[in-house]
Amino acid sequence: MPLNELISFLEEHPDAQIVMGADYRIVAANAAYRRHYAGGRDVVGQFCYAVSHGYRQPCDECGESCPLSASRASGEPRRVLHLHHTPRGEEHVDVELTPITGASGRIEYFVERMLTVREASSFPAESGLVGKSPAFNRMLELVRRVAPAPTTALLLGESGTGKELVAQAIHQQSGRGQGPFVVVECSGLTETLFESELFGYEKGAFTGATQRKPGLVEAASGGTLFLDEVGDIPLAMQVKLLRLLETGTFRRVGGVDTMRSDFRLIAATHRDLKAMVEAGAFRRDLYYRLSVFPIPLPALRERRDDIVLLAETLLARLSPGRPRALSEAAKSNLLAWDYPGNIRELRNLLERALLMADGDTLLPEHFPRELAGDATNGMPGVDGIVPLDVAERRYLQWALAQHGGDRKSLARQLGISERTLYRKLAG
Ligand SMILES: Nc1ncnc2c1ncn2[C@@H]1O[C@H](COP(=O)(O)OP(=O)(O)OP(=O)(O)O)[C@@H](O)[C@H]1O
Repeated sequence: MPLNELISFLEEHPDAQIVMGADYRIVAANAAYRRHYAGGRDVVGQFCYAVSHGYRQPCDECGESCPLSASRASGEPRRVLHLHHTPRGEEHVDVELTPITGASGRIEYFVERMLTVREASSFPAESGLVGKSPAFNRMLELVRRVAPAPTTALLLGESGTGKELVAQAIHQQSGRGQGPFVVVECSGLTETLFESELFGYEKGAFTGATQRKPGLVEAASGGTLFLDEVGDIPLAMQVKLLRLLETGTFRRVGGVDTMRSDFRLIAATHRDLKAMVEAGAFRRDLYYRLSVFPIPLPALRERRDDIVLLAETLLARLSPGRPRALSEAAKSNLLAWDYPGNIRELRNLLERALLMADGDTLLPEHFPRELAGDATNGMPGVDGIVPLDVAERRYLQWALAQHGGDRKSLARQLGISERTLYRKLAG
């Protein structure tokens, strides 16, 4: 298609689109692009990386993936998630680039289609996912890819990394967003409880079953079933779950009828399921059924660029109607902390600080002392000069927190026995 025909074809397209040459220069921008992203600027003739990112060089020379250079190399379309400058500030944008081959058989132009991602925000928002670090964006890209498909997603991440919130985001983007989102907390459920919770029961199925009760699988029909801590499902129940996933059918406890439920499955765990399979603690067939599309969720210490953004977001959510700020010193203490409990730990620290502060600004003194110690150049957990045994104890308490309270793993890293560690901590 000649260039002028391509441009007039795209002009009234509802999605924002631009046409670029192989030299990254924008050749044309359609009406939707001009409305959403240009903010009155004339972008024709400018480089795409300058307009979208304010960069002086292409994205891949600035540490980001560049769809244009990837597409030029492969001749294939390319889709990535980028943070773009827009008239509204930085926004997550789903970018899809298609190469256009000319009569010569060579790629002559690229069409870039842009969709603003509404499920995540790069500035404090009242609800939903917040983040802008590269690790967060990589995760969001996977979320965007899997959401519209019926595929099972497996969220892998430490406790408190936001697995439930990510599952909700997938549900909302899935086309089942108007349907139910049903959470099953699998840890701590005994075999019998698991079965009756999941599949429901008939009247008289067991003592106390005074009336029929539908299960969570039934409740999720038309929507999404979120199995949290799927690694904690008892072995004997794993086979029942597998049958449900393979056939879409189940039977209530005490029932004879085979029932059907139409749900999309999202599972999550902080465990290494593969290692559990090797150890015989998790069924291999169920593992393969669940791990079609794994999404690793970064720990908070792997997305430090998001700490202040998340802290400000959580503060606004925890204290609606009364704006609270973090002092610069409090921010730098929060930035230096390692968060073994991830975002949940950050949230707890802020909740406590809100109770400790009488004014509108949260200061280092409103947070636990270990946090301040971590930001100094001295020994973490210890501020100032104190007797050696006190310093050792405080340091060990700090170090123990880094290991999520796991004495065994801390002792191993310190090269001492668990008993010695115990003694030193006891003082
Ligand atoms: N990207 C995010 N933006 C804003 N808040 C977040 C984000 N991720 C997590 N949170 C908040 O952090 C807290 C912990 O998140 P969530 O309960 O989803 O974690 P989890 O990984 O499911 O934890 P667990 O494994 O212990 O169940 C919640 O208060 C949640 O709202």
